[in-house]
Amino acid sequence: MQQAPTPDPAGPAQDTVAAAVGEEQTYVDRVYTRLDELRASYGSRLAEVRREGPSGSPQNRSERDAFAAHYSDAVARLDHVENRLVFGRLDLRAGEEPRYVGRIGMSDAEHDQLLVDWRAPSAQPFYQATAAHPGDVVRRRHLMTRARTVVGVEDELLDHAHLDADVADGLTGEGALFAAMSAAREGHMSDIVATIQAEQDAVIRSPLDGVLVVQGGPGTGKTAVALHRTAYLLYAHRQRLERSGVLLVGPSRVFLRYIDQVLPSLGESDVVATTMADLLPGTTADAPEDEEVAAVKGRLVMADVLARAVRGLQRVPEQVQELDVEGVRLRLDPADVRTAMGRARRSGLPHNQARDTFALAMLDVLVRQYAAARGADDPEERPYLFEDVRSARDVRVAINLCWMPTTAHGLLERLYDRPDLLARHAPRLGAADRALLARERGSAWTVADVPLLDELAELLGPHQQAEASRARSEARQQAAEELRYAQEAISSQELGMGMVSAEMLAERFAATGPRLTTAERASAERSWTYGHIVVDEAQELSPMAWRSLLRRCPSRSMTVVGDLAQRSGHRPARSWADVLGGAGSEHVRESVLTISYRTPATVMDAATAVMTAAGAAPAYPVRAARDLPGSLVVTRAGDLAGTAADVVREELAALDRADGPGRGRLAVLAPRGEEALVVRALAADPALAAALRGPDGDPLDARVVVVDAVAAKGLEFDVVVLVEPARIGAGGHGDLYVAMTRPTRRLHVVHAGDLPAGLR
Ligand SMILES: Nc1ncnc2c1ncn2[C@@H]1O[C@H](COP(=O)(O)OP(=O)(O)OP(=O)(O)O)[C@@H](O)[C@H]1O
Repeated sequence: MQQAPTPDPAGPAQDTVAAAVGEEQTYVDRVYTRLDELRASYGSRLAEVRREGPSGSPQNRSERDAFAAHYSDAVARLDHVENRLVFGRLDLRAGEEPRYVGRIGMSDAEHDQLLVDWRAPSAQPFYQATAAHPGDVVRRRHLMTRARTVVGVEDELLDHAHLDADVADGLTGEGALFAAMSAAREGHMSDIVATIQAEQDAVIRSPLDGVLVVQGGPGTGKTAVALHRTAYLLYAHRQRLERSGVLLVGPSRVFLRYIDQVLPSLGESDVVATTMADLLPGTTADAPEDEEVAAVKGRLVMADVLARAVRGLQRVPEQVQELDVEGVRLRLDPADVRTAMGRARRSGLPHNQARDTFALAMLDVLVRQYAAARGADDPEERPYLFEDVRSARDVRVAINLCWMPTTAHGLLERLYDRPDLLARHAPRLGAADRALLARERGSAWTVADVPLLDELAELLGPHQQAEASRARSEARQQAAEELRYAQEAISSQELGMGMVSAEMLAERFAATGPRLTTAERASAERSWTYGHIVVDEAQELSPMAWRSLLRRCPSRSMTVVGDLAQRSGHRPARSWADVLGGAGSEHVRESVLTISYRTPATVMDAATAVMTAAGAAPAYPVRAARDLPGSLVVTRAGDLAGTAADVVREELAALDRADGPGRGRLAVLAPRGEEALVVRALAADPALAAALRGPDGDPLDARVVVVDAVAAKGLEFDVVVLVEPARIGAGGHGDLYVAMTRPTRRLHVVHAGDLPAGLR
């Protein structure tokens, strides 16, 4: 049995602890028994619905699908909360029954409450009560469980007689908190629901409306808080958010996979998680790009450039043109074009849709001329005349030249590829900035292109022809996919027996159609608007990126978390108002997180000293919750990569000794472009090569990863081997600050050149 340290100053006797553990085990058993009952009940209802099979009217089928989806979601939700289901108990004044706090709310068969959902108002004292402000709480107990067994309890007595320095200092549940901070890291982030600290809880439960900016140094729990806040908001404002959904924007796909188990473990999964690069359905934007180019693309002036470029697709001819329709000469008069254009613009529709109004107005003028020339005044003839004019080649070309339909991708490619066009539409951009934007057609898209494509998509609206051809190709892909799935189903379940062909089965799948959740529908639609948006590593977003996000959130309800000091590149941001662009003019409130739960104090202080020496002292200093002996080591190398490999070998052996063989994770953080050198040196040793690969090739599951500082953003590792920090710092102080603050236990610096000032 494990006993966590307790701040109860009396220091409980071992038999008191054993009795408490025994008492809690009885209660925890009751809760798990109830969990099993609920799971079995939903499971059998699901099996029943499935047994009924696919017959019945379409309405019956759709109701059955809805029930099946509901039951299987309920089973999945109960599965996800299995681990550490019960973690807290509050003993209250006035002889009330103790209140147990857990991942979800639960009642027994008689409707008596067994467990309070951590998000419910009645659970809040578990996170907020302090000795100075105990409210009704006389004792807070943290329950430590492994699988379904209680392995320890930790009590805090919340009355003035026991006021102690640490509790007064703001940390609650120190034993449980320190155990969580010291645990070896897996490849995925864990939730912190059992040990949320008061300053974090205040952010999590902050009201839904407005833009909440959460500034916090490295390891202060911004990501954890953002995710717990998401779960809290979905709980507290379910009706408002269920239909519109919540969008979570993270810095990279690896990061999204790193956090992807947190929300399900909090009982929530219907959230759209994306990166800025993946914001536009159907667009891949992963090409690398120079910081300078991205900075130009991110400036607000680009919105003006794009609006002008779209306007430039609407052109009035300089003189009258003659058009041939079935041998009749018609006149395209600039004055008529101007009038039709005014009408189309007044419609307020996006360019491609307003084109219909323009074309109809032009056709009206031309059909009248045509009718007069043909001497046809019978109204019944009009549809035929209209068709003659509409389908005439000259007319189609002329209307297109005046009001050219186009796609966002096509127009942006033209702007980049044609300096004359860009110069015409970007008078407020200097020649040097315009030159930075130049590139050939067909170049891969970058993340900074995404907000520009989004802006254009908004201004242009869908392009019918392009949409139709995309829909056709998607339909072809889907049909092929269904056929392949049907073939697999037949062969794996021996369903065929000559009676069912794969084609028949595929048709069946297509007819039933998938039932999409809000999150699935939202992520497929560019113009979906969300009830709330959460942005992590928000210091990286450009003003144009904020525009794209604001467009998706008409209610302006956002949680924005980040750290100004961790901003990449050479353009530091002085304030959040600087970073937020258009989002800064909304109703903004700022919270600051001040304690780092990741990085030992020695490492945190070294990172701060390096920043300060570089003239970029963090505006929001951070206090580390703990220190560890030997948490900062510096090794001078002759052969940089070879020494890095030796250090990795040593550090892995140390982790093996501390946590057991194969446990604990390590990252080698190298200057950008030098990762391959290090990987080669590591891979020369078969044991290290295996540690680099991971079980199925996913870097998140590998024990050792080699990446640059930018790719490590938001992630953490037990040990970080930092290769040549001065060169990492040359890419931007923020990147070096990020790199130095990733370890939970030790930062091992390996350098051949000079160390950065502050670390020497
Ligand atoms: N209240 C807490 N209890 C236990 N662990 C915590 C708590 N708060 C944060 N942590 C842990 O501290 C680590 C850092 O948290 P997180 O990644 O959310 O910080 P961050 O502020 O987003 O960091 P960064 O800015 O460096 O990306 C994580 O392992 C997280 O689980």
